[in-house]
Amino acid sequence: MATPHDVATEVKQLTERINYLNYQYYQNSISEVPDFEFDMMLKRLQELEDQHPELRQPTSPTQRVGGTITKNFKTVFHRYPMLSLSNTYSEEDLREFDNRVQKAIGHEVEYVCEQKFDGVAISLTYENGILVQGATRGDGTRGDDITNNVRTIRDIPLQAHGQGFPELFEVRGEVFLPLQVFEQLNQDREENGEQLLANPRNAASGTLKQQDSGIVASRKLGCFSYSFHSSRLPFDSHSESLEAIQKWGFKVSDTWRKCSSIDKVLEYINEWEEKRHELPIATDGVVVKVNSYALQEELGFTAKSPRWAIAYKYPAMSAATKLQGIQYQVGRTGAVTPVALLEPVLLAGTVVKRASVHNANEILRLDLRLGDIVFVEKGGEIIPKITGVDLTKRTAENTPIVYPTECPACHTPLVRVEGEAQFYCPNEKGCEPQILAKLEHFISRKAMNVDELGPRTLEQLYKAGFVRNVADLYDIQFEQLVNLERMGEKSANNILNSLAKSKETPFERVLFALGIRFVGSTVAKKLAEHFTDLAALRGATYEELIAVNEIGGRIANSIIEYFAEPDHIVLLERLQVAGLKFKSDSIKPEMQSDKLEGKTFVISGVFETISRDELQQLIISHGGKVVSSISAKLTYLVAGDKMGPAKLEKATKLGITILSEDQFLGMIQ
Ligand SMILES: NC(=O)c1ccc[n+]([C@@H]2O[C@H](COP(=O)([O-])OP(=O)(O)OC[C@H]3O[C@@H](n4cnc5c(N)ncnc54)[C@H](O)[C@@H]3O)[C@@H](O)[C@H]2O)c1
Ligand SMILES: [Zn+2]
Repeated sequence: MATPHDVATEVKQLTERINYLNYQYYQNSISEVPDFEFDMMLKRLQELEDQHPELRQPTSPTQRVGGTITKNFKTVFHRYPMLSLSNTYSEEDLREFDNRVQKAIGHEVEYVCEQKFDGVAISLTYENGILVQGATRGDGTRGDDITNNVRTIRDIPLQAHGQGFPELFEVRGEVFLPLQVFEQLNQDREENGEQLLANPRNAASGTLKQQDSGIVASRKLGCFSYSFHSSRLPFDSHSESLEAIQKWGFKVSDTWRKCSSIDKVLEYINEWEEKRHELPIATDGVVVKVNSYALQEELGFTAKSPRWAIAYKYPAMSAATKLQGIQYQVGRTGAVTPVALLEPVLLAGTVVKRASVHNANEILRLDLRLGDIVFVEKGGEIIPKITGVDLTKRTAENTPIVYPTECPACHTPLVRVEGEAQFYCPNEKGCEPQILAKLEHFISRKAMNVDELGPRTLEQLYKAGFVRNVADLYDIQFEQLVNLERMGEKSANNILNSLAKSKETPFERVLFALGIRFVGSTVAKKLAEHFTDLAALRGATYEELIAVNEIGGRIANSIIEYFAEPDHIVLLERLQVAGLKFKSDSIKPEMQSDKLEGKTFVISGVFETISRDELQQLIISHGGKVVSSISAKLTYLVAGDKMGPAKLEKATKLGITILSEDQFLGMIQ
């Protein structure tokens, strides 16, 4: 029997742990433990608090919705609190829920069953049928105003259709990332050497919190609406509301069903256990709601959730199998990723032979050993992952996994960047899989799109010693190609033409093709728009880089490191000579005056009233010239906020006139 002291400690530890996991989940969109584990911790805490109410901490997660608001968006108050749902994993609990409802109401009630979509809750406010606000759930009372992002979602009508809706109403729904989009997004990330998104829910929530609604629009989020709120309800039941909002233009999933009893509810749950995997979106259970509004009101709410609804969660799809080995793959950035090789096992309808382990930390955290019986789980994500080890099955023969200290391909000692989980092979110029992956990335469709050149030919060219880096591609000779095995004259010519054509690729895609770590296609586009040419990007300071929307310290450092490498500079010069575009094709602005004729400008830092691009356009349209580096011949340095100190010092030393934003604007008045 536990002493009171033990219980107090457990309550305290559970509270802290759950609060931390909530923070990670809602604030950072990270699931550190499987949902089931989280739910069991919360259930345990609830039980302990029920037995010892005096131990309930004021910050207990049993009393509050887990989310928080952020500083990045305007905070808005919800008219009706946005609550959580109590959840269960068993039929028994579900019957108990029904008993509680019947006891309170006095008779059997009708339920509505819906899929529990695994996305992010959203509240949509309409005034006179016009969408005026979209907000996240936040802490349940206050949420983030993300109206601009919400407006980019096609499933959400900007204006309600037809008539019959009250002057002021709110529709709630779940914003989600379709599985297909999620898969594509992760494929891109893998190509870019970026960390993969854990599941579609995290991806959807990360997307909704973007500051740039252009990015949100490009992600193709969907939204299923599932509830209606107003002080003047035009109907009596939840099912009528679903029919009505669908008519008004909201997207309602047609998977819902009215169930006349708890047995019918269980039928629905069983029916959908397998079928739900055919839906284009991830789901993790079924939401059961009392249909009648009057009865809902009678049942009321707890501090955290309605008493008239419950979520039934399907157990996670998992299987146990033997860990046969670990394979180490070298990606194009040199990152070495472990992949678990499993004894084939059937999991959610597919045979699984491999599972992702992410990185060395994960091997340590799970304490994986060769020959272990491991649990493999498949959630919303496509690639299954190892979630734990069956320690009861471990024998002395299960040997610890020794993470390699050298590259499996070229035997160079691996390095680890401080603070990062990943190990890298630094042999950029001699590690075959790394070089081939870089070349493949360079010619890929989203990069230079050299569609006639395939991975097999690349490998042949590499093995023959003709191509060692991307610049070599543009030096390939016809003779070199035709002499390759199984290569005809026609194909050789096609490849050369395709390479020549690739020189027309716009700057932003050339930048992406270079394969700078963390510079994926979206980031490359941002950088190309902002700096407009390679020289300016190369000269940019850390401060100037992070001043660009969406560019953080990690990306900035990677860019600076890239340009600091002399080999890269040689490579870039060769590519430039080959004729690749290192400048954005900007439309020449219309001339407004010749006030700045003969004057040269360097732009540095960020500005209050205009963007750097606008500033650049202004200089050109008034006859001036924008250059990227400070020299004695320079006329003016236009200095904004966060300008690099080195630039300032150089300009001062050379006696160059430094202009503030206001002073510059005054010049062209
Ligand atoms: N793994 C972790 O570290 C971790 C941490 C925190 C929370 N979680 C998970 O998150 C859950 C808690 O989150 P919660 O409080 O948002 O509760 P919940 O997600 O279990 O239920 C409430 C939410 O369900 C959603 N929903 C989906 N379909 C719906 C429908 N048809 N009708 C009504 N609502 C629908 C809504 O967004 C609503 O806000 C827990 O179950 C837990 O598993 C996990
Ligand atoms: Zn290597």
